[in-house]
Amino acid sequence: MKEKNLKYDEIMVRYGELSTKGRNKKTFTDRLGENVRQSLRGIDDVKVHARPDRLHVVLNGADSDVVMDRLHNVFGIQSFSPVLRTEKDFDQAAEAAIKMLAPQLEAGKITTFKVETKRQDHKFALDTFQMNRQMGGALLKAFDGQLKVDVHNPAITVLVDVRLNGIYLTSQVIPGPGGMPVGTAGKGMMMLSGGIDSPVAAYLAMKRGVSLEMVHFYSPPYTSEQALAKSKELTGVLAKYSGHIRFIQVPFTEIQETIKEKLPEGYLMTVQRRFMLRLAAAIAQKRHGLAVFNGEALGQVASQTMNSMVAINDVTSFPVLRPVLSFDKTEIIKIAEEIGTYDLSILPYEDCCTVFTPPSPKTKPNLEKTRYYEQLLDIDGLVQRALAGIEITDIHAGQEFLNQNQDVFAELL
Ligand SMILES: Nc1ncnc2c1ncn2[C@@H]1O[C@H](COP(=O)(O)OP(=O)(O)OP(=O)(O)O)[C@@H](O)[C@H]1O
Repeated sequence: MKEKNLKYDEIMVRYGELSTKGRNKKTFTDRLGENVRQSLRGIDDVKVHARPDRLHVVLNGADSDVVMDRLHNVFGIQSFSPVLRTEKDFDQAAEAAIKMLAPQLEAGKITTFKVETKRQDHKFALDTFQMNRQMGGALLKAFDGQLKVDVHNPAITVLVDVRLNGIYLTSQVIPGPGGMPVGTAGKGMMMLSGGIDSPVAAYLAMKRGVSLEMVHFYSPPYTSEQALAKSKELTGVLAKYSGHIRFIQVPFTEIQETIKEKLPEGYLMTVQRRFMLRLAAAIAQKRHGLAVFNGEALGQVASQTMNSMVAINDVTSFPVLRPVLSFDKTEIIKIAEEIGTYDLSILPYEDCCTVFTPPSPKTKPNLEKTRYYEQLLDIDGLVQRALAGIEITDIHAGQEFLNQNQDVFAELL
């Protein structure tokens, strides 16, 4: 139920798994505080205080709806509530509760409610039982004929928190996204294509606290400017959940042309993937990443069998983490829709892999043969030249790159 025109004092944020992190807790709450501050950039006057038990966003007049909209995207938040704060005085608290409930009631209709009090300040004149009764009584009196107490299944629960520094009131507990604050799990390199799966994998990695840098392989002139722009724009969508993200574009044309020219068709895919992973791992090493992430789901396509993974992983000892490994495509699509990447992912701009996909890649590539064929190439030279051609862009939440004027269908012709 929406409370129109009510000026809340602050948004109270409850921590999720964080609260179980023992001695590391402060690191986690500090990071969450920083991430919340980042997400609220541009909203004047708000102040963020990350305390051990709760995080408080003091609004100082800012619009609570705008602030809460941003909090929906900050990992590490279990739930949040818009609250009114009063001095520790029953009359003031009752007046605030009346103000809070008024916009939630409909004329001519009876709404059920209950009051639930918590007390940190045990010296306060009323205990929780007395506060529940008196506050309930004050509300019934103020909204005569519009409210009815129902302690088992109320439509509205008025939460009263008597703390040392004041009384806090709310009637809404809004679920946050859960997970861990981005940055608390270290840095990883995400192999981001323009497809459906890798943006979802990126989202899930960030949800576990990983700070990601995107590694994208592109192959001009076989892939267009728009294909590259699409991956950048996907990064802009994902940056909503983590703050700005570095986008590392790696030229892949020479490698793909060379592989296509020199190797048997059945091994094109496996060897291409080995080069991608080699490059991603080299970039991770250089940029102090701890792991490489990708969007592989077991059994989805030829290169995503366990045999293929054996043949591809062979090139690095870096952990290769696959957040969507066990998901069905329909499950991945559902998340993509929820996080806002799906519509971009299905735009038809060709990815570098699609262009060079052989008609029937091997689902069970042989590791020894893969190594043998690959040795026919100048591996180091190809890797070094690709690394030398890297370009890095810092991408902010919601930044756009696609040329809106370019006809999508022109790409298909
Ligand atoms: N051009 C690329 N740049 C960066 N990473 C890539 C690229 N192409 C593929 N990858 C990585 O390899 C994974 C498997 O790619 P593949 O094309 O086989 O599968 P997919 O299921 O279509 O994945 P996606 O939907 O993420 O494109 C991707 O999820 C991504 O992590």
